[in-house]
Amino acid sequence: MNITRLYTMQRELDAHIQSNHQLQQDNLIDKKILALLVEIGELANETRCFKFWSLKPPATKEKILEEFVDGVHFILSVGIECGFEGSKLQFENCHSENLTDQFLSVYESVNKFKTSQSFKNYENLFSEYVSLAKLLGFNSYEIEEAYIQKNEVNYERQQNGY
Ligand SMILES: O=c1ccn([C@H]2C[C@H](O)[C@@H](COP(=O)(O)O)O2)c(=O)[nH]1
Repeated sequence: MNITRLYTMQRELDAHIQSNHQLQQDNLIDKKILALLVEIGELANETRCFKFWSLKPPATKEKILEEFVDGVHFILSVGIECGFEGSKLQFENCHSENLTDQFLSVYESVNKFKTSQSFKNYENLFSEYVSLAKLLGFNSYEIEEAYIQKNEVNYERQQNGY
């Protein structure tokens, strides 16, 4: 995954969105953290991994990947807000036995980061999210392609008064 390219694309998209909504001067970190938590919930919903009361199958791989990269957008965006864009990220392999445990670990890492917005906590949050991708069966090529596609959709939405 060419993370530098993704940060550059995210920075441009964020600047475009903020200028479109006259929010260039605002600190949006808390809203972005909440947006990330919401996206993680939407992703969990599509996998249906915790719905022991239901027989319905998960959404398609394509749909789940699309939800996954919404979260990637906000993780990159939060990193940019915190000035971590140029720092070298080292992802640790921290995946749990199952999706439910991994989703809970991701939530925990976001809350830890919310309390203390250090690079270490950011790196841990990103690592937990990347580990979730592994459990979901996504490789870095698929993630990068889906990110690029969704990034474009986000521009179109701004143009169409989303
Ligand atoms: O500052 C922002 C605000 C939104 N998004 C993107 C991330 C997600 O891909 C999408 C979320 O939009 P909803 O579909 O949840 O409204 O918007 C950004 O990249 N940067």
